[in-house]
Amino acid sequence: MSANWDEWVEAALSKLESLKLLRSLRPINVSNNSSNFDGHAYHVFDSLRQWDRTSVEVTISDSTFRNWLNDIPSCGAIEVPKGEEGNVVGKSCSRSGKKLLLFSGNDYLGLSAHPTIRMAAAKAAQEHGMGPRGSALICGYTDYHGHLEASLAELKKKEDCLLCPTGFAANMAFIVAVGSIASLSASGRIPARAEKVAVFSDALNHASIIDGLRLGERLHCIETFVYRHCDMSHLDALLSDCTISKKVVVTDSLFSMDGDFAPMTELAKLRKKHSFLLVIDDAHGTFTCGEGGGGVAQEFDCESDVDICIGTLSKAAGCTGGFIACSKRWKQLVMSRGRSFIFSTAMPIPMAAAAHAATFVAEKEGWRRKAIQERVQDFRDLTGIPITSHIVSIIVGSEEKSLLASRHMLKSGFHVTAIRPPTVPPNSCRLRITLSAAHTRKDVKKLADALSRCINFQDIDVENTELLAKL
Ligand SMILES: Cc1ncc(COP(=O)(O)O)c(C=O)c1O
Repeated sequence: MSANWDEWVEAALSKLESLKLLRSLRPINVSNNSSNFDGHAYHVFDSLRQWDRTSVEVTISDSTFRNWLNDIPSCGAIEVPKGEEGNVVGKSCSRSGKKLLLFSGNDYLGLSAHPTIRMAAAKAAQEHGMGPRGSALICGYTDYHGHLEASLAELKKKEDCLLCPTGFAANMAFIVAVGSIASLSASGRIPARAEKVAVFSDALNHASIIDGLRLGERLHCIETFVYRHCDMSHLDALLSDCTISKKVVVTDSLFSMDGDFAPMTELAKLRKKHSFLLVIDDAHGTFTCGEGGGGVAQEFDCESDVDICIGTLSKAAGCTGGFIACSKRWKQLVMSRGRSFIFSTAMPIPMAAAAHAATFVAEKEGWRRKAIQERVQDFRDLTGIPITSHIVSIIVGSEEKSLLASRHMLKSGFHVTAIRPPTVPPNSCRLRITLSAAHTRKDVKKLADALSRCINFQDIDVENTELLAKL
C-alpha cells in the first residue's frame, strides 16, 4: 500500500479515537475445543462422489415448469409434489416433477453438499444453536468467527480479515469506510472536493460496489470515476487527470455477468505509477482460481499488489457470508465506520463453522479446481467458444431472444437463466452458464448439444462473446 494511504488510515483512526468512535470486537468463547479448528476433524476426498450431484441436480413441480415456460410471474410459493395417495414427498410416495440440471448456480466447487461441511454446520448447531444473535460489535462475534477470519486472512495472504453478513454488505461496508476518511480529515463539515476520496470503478462492477459508491457520493465523501470495462488506457487517463490525492481503484476480479478477468497485471503496473489503493471483489475467483484457491490475484501472481480483497462465502465455499481481507488497521476502520457491518447481525455459528470447514476442504481438494478447468476446456472443445473462465456469457441480444433461448434450454432439461436489464445493459441480454466441479464431461456434452439447437456457434463474435440466436 502506498505510504500515503497508511498515513491517511492512521490519521482517520486517531481522529476516531479522539472522538471515542473506535470500535472493538469482543469474541465470546463458545467452543471449549480448539481442535475443532485445526483441520483434524475435517475429512477430505479425492474425487467426485454421489453427494456432489446434489449441487447440480434439482427438481421443480410440473406447474412451476409450466409457469417458467410461459414466463408467468411468481412470488415463489412452493407446490409440494404429491404422490399417488397425495402423501408428502419423503414419506411413501414417489417424487413427481421435472428434473433439471443446474448450469446457473455459483456453487462452483460443489461444496454446498460436502459431508465435512454439513457435519461442521450440524455439529455447531447441535452444540450452540445459532449462537448469540446480535451485531459482531455487540455479542454476535464468537471464537468460530475469529477462526474463520484467521483462515481467510491466511488464504488471501493478508494480515487480517473482517467477516460481514454477506458479500453485498462487505462491499458496502468497505466503500463507506474508505469514504469516511474524507469526512474525518475534512477541514469543514463537508469535505471540499480536494479532500474527497476519488474512486475509479470498472463500468461492469457488481451492484454492491455501485450502491456503496452511490452512498459515498450522497455523503459527500466520494467522487466516482467510471472507466470503460477493463480499459486500462482509459483508467490511466482518468487517474492522470484527477487532482484529488486520495485515489482508489475498485474492480471485480472475475466479472460475474461476462466471465472475463480484470487485467490484474496492468492494474498492478498502474498502481505503481499512480499509488492508488487497489481493491478487488474476488467473489467469483475465491477458491476457484489460483493454485491453493487463493483467488484471481494468486492466479495472476500479484497478491501483494492487491491492498484489499473482498469476497463472499456464498459461491464456491457453498455457504453464505462476506469478508474483507486487509491489514489490521483497515479492519479497525471498517469495524468502526462500515455501517452494513456495524448495524447487521453477525452470521450464525453453524455458518461460520461450515465456512471454516469449506475453506479447509477447498484448499485441500485441489482436484475440484482442476475439474472446473477441465469442464471449461470441454465447453471450449465442444462449442468452439473461446471462454476463459467457468462463467460463460452468451450474448443473444434482445430480451425476447434470451427468453426464447432460456425456454428452449428449460424444455431440454437445463436450468440456464436469461440475464436481462437492469442486470445487464439493454440489447445485451444473455444466457449465463456456470460450470462447476460437480458437472461431468457428459453433462457439458448434453448442454452443448441443447445449446447448438438454439445458438449458431460458428457465428460467434469473439470480441464480445456474442452469438446469433437461431430462434
Ligand atoms: C461480484 C459480486 N460481488 C458481490 C456479490 C454479493 O455476494 P453475496 O451473495 O454474498 O451478498 C456477488 C453476488 O452476487 C457478486 O457476484
